[in-house]
Amino acid sequence: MRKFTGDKLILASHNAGKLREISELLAPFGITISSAAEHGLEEPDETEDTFAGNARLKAHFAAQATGLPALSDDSGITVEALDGAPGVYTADWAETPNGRDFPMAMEKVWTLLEAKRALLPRNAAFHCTLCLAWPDGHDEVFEGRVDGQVVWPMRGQNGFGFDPVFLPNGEVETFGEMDPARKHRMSHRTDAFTKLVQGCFG
Ligand SMILES: O=P(O)(O)OP(=O)(O)OP(=O)(O)OC[C@H]1O[C@@H](n2cnc3c(O)ncnc32)[C@H](O)[C@@H]1O
Ligand SMILES: [Mg+2]
Repeated sequence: MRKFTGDKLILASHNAGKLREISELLAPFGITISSAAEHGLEEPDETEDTFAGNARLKAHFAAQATGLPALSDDSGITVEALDGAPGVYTADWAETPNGRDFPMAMEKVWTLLEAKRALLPRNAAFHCTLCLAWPDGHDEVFEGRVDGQVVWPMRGQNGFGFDPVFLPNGEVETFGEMDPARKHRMSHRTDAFTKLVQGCFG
């Protein structure tokens, strides 16, 4: 496993919610971070059908373009009664001609579950795959998850994406209602990040 020894890191994501969370997780490490957008990078097409595949694609794209190590995050929600959908396509389910509409995507998930008369609880998991890639083509990949259920109606204004309908196991608040610090204690992103720290920052 390769250690991260530099002092600069590109965050290869265009998602403001992820950038906020990953910046908070990286804060103790004294690394100078900058986002893909600050480097004027385009969003590469996410053509792979796995979280790891798309995470690698995004991290290598940014590392090659900038000559600096890059950290990407590919994530999404899998719903058991929908055979794992939307999964890798979580962001795609929110696409409209006028940009992403997550309330619409969450409603689509709930409508499909209702149509199937899916049993309660409607088990789901958030997944996060982090990829740290270096400009010489080397990479390290870490996967995290948190289990819970999809609930309806949407609850809370915190977080981003599918947070208002995700109730983690053993909790009473959705990720959308939860204080961000509490989400950090249990999230799929934190799970993957802990493994990244053990592997590359230890
Ligand atoms: O690819 P980048 O630029 O990083 O940003 P993205 O938003 O397109 O990200 P993904 O391709 O990984 O799509 C994953 C989607 O899953 C959702 N998602 C991921 N993590 C989440 C979290 O912690 N809370 C709520 N939704 C999340 C979120 O809406 C994302 O848009
Ligand atoms: Mg994306």
